[in-house]
Amino acid sequence: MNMTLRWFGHLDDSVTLKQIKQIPKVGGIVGTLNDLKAGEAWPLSRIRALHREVTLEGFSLEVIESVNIHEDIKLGLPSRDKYIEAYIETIRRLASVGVKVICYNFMPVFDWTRSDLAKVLPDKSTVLAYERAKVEAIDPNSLLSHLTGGAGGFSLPGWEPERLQEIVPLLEAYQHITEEQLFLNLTYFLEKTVPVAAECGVKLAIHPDDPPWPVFGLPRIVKNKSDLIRIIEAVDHPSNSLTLCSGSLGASLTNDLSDIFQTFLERDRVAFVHLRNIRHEPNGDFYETAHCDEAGSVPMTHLIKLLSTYNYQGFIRPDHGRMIWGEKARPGYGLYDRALGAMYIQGQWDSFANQREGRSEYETSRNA
Ligand SMILES: O=C(O)[C@@H](O)[C@@H](O)[C@H](O)[C@H](O)CO
Ligand SMILES: [Fe+2]
Repeated sequence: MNMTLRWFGHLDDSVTLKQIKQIPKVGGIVGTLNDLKAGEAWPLSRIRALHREVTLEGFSLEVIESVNIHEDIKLGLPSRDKYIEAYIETIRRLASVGVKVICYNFMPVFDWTRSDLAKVLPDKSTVLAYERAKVEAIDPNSLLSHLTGGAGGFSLPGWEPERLQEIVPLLEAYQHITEEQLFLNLTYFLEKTVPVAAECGVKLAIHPDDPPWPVFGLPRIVKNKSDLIRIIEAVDHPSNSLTLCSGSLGASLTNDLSDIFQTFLERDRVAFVHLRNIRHEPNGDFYETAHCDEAGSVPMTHLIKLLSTYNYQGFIRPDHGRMIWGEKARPGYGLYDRALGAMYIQGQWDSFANQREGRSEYETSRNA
């Protein structure tokens, strides 16, 4: 298992690489070029500069999240081919600096959706939350300003302000796209990109929809185990891989996370893992919590044990954390709680590894 942390770049993140360096065991940065528009090939000079910056601090840059997919690809428009060509160019350029995993999503129009970016928990930490009734009452046309208003001045992934004008015609364009059509459009994209990724040693790792059900009437096709099976079988190659995100998949009460993790670890189609805990309300709403078991509804220890059992060799990162200790940061992406999350996950991993390798007595005696 390779522990990583997501970093949005020195212009767009309150957290510095030097701070991340002080978290034990984080060896890699999950990088991005957040300012680039979906559809354009990432300039090699920018990729190299990011690589230089990250490796100078002693990290690897082997995971990129996200290379966003142009809406024309998701809509299956004739113009998709030129955007797919640009995507392929980006894959090749990222591979040239040693990138191994590209995480992306196939959600129409919006990335993750929440009704509240700073729900206050009893201990006064704040978290992202989802109330179905609130989301259903929001006019999608005003959603972006609603969210950026509460985002402390940072842009949110997938919610760049310049996309605001595009939202109305886009929502209209999706009226005619069924889940089946969207799946065919994903397959078309994978048929073109997976062979190139395979050739350059990259795994494409699709991220589940967040939340994993239709929002604003838009189709969703990465919601559950059967969707994931269908996707990996659409182009049956290890480079067509998955990001398993416990917080996204776990938001649906009908998803059995244990079964999902086991199924895809067994098939060796997990390239990247996001571990985040959430707590369900009795009505199915949810809010994010600290990473430990007791804080939420996700069986974190059990999932880490599964990763250990399968001797998971891929990348992992703590996903969204709470905002604690007065930190001001991009919602979900503060330093402190993600650092605690990384240590919780790593501690469990080490302990399972000791058990697996029969080292527990030796370790105990060393500490005595
Ligand atoms: O919840 C998050 O912040 C991330 O897990 C997603 O935004 C993820 O980066 C994208 O959906 C992947 O493209
Ligand atoms: Fe995630």
